[in-house]
Amino acid sequence: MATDYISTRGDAPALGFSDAMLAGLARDGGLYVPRAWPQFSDDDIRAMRGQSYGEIAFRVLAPFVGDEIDASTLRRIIDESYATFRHPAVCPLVQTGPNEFILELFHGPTLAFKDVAMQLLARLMDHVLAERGERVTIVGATSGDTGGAAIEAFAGTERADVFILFPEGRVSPVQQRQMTTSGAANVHALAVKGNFDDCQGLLKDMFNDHGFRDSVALSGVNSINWARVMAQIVYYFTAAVSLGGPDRTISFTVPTGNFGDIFAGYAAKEMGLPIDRLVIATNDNDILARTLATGEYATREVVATTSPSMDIQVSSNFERLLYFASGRNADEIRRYMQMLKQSGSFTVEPETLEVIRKGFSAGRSEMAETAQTIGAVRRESGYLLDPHTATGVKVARAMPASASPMVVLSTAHPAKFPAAVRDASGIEPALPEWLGDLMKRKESFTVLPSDLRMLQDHISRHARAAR
Ligand SMILES: Cc1ncc(COP(=O)(O)O)c(C=O)c1O
Ligand SMILES: N[C@@H](CCOP(=O)(O)O)C(=O)O
Repeated sequence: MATDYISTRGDAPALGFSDAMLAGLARDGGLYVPRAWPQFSDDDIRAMRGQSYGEIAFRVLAPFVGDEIDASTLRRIIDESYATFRHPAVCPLVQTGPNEFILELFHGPTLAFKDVAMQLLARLMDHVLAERGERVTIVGATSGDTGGAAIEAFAGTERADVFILFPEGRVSPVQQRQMTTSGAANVHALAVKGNFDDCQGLLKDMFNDHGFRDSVALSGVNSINWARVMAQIVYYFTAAVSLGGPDRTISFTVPTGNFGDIFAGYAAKEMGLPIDRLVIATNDNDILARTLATGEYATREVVATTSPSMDIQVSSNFERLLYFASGRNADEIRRYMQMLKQSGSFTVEPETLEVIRKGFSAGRSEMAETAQTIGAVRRESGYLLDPHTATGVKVARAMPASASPMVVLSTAHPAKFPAAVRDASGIEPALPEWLGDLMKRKESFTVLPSDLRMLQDHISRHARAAR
């Protein structure tokens, strides 16, 4: 029996999988979550041993999709999505210490973990839109990687126009080029004068303006979209199974910003995967580490770091965790989100905080520590980390010793951040050959102020779905 999807704020209609995917954000401002978690027994998980990434993905994803997409179509979409990856295992594990493993999520077309979900999401959306004969306007906010992955996945599609808001001057040169050089007529890269939180705030304001939302058939591909998080659950299963799960527990450390990737780990655990700890690794923008320590979710100014994709203060998917940790208390969530909007902070209820602390640990890696970690790991094992993954390794190594293997999610290829990696290790990683001419391609983007009306006007004028 397939699940349906309900809003964390309790005031939007429950939707089936396809509608929740096309909606992105719920109409009450909340995030869609499954009403029930599909369950996998130890035997179900053991049966995944020796299976390909695509086979495991099908088993994990099918119960979320239900009968809205038939099994053979879903299987074909999964296979086509992961055929774009340059590693036969799709998301391979590499051992870097006696009990430490790196889960490489960067073998997709844009060299970041976002490809894992975005390649699938674009194909699922296209399938549903084609069946319905509809077209959408996708607006996304990015601190660097979501934008490139979305543009790569949706470029040239007939059924979607894509507008990506990125913070001007705050993404790496490689990330910027991945967004500004597609040349596709349905892609619009918008450099916003502000930081990522401004971009994400503008995006949410567009969704909450129902007149605008309906007039352009607005849809989203950030991790506010449940289908993004859903696709990311799969690699927790593949990694755990490769390391002996379910017959031993595994811990994961996740370089975290918007909390989508680590929330996928929480979902995997709720589905029956024996996960020991989920460790949140932050950079200098450490709102989540502070929240776990103090119970105060209090935003500060965003600091620009060498791991720019994690330069985030308003961590969208934390709302999903708060919802479950509060015992699915939508009133409590609405209260938190109202306080956040009014004053930039809220206090997590003690019972809710206790539930979060039972499953999660957190730590921060400052820029200098991240650089030291890149250098140290290179010297120890020859392995070259990107700065986001290095925050994860630094935080993982500070955790109390445990018998469970520690898997650090490697969220980006070091060549996306060559300057930071060179400064830390003396080695400047080169882009893979298929992206070799990226820095020579012609750029095209529009610079806009951080102003809702001006953005809406720009999007309405350029979106083919606009009425
Ligand atoms: C390279 C990289 N690492 C880590 C993160 C943080 O992931 P999440 O936002 O899912 O917490 C991001 C952005 O989302 C990213 O692009
Ligand atoms: N780090 C992200 C920020 C947006 O995250 P998302 O997972 O919600 O799309 C980025 O690279 O854009």
